Amino acid sequence: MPDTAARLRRTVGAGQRLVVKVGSSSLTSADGGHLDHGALSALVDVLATRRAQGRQVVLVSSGAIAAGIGPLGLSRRPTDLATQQAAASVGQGALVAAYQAAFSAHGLTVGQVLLTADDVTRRAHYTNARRTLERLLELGIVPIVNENDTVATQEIRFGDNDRLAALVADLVGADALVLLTDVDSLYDGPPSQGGSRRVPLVETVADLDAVRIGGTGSSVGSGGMVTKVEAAGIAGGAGIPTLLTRLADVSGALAGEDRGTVFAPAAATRASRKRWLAHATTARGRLVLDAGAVAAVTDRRKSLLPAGITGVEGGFAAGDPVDVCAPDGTVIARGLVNYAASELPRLLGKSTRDLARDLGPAYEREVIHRDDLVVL
Ligand SMILES: Nc1ncnc2c1ncn2[C@@H]1O[C@H](COP(=O)(O)OP(=O)(O)O)[C@@H](O)[C@H]1O
Ligand SMILES: N[C@@H](CCC(=O)OP(=O)(O)O)C(=O)O
Repeated sequence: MPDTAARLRRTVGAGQRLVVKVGSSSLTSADGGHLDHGALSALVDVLATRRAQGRQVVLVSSGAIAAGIGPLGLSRRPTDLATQQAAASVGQGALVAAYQAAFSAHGLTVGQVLLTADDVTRRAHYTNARRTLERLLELGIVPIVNENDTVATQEIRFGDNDRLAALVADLVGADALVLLTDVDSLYDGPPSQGGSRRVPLVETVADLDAVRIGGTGSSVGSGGMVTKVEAAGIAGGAGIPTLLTRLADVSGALAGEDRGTVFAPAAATRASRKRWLAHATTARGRLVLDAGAVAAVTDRRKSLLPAGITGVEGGFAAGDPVDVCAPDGTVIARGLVNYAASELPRLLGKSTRDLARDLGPAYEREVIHRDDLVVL
């Protein structure tokens, strides 16, 4: 319904605290190797206007790798991790220096925040990152967040910043997430294919059934529309609406004009800890269950006990996130496991009472407590 889109756009525009994510493709020159200073200062103008209205913004900016391509004398975005990290190391400095100059022209100060996936997956780090961002906002600073590309390894990196932006929006309790890219909105098919129509509103996931979502359309972007739609889903699960559009249209959209795509927040949200578990963690292994345990975990929301586990994969430690799978291997839940992978095989198929009797009271504990388990 068009009214819903207009109402949601007004909600986003009226938000006191926005997380705004800008992609590499919006910040780099057509050859993809240099920062587009005109685009960067146009973005800063929009954000500075919000700050002048007394509102807060957290900027999640990609572009470090793209900004490092030219200075390193490369002809295109590197594909190997080591050169990407070198490019990010060179480019991140250039990126933040450019933001610093552009924001200071508006009398604003920026603070660089580089996060790894671990910083939003390990609970203690997560709380610490939240405290830092809160304090920066209290002090009137514009935090500029990016992934800490120079230290992130292939297995643990986010790679694109869309999911990171959604997690940051949840972390700081943003009123809305704004994703800025090089297309004006979501289309019902990749815009390069022609004939695709604009999708102004995504109210529920069912609205996406008729949408063909593709990868990146540029030589510098990484996630394409897939990761943006996922990010909108993560933000929506935290009760946060998302506006997706391009830089040229964002002021209009925030003022309520019919631009871009708005994604409605989910009607029911999970508790923060469960959201964190579902979206911010990377599984370090898998537990395969029998059919009875699948029903206990999914339908009756019980804790997972050793008796219902038939297989253990991976080299996880106690406390690590693991995927919980049905007998056919489908992932049905994620949880924080109470035992290391090496401890589990001898416990499988046994009741907690037998384990406590044979091995001692420490073995009476669940494999995953229901509070540490989120059904997907
Ligand atoms: N259904 C779709 N609607 C809009 N854009 C799409 C769609 N499917 C794929 N895309 C592509 O996604 C691109 C944006 O993603 P990406 O290049 O990763 O940008 P960014 O650098 O902003 O993260 C668009 O340029 C477009 O070519
Ligand atoms: N952290 C990386 C982000 C990589 C990237 O291309 O992301 P995006 O343009 O948002 O798809 C960088 O700053 O280059």
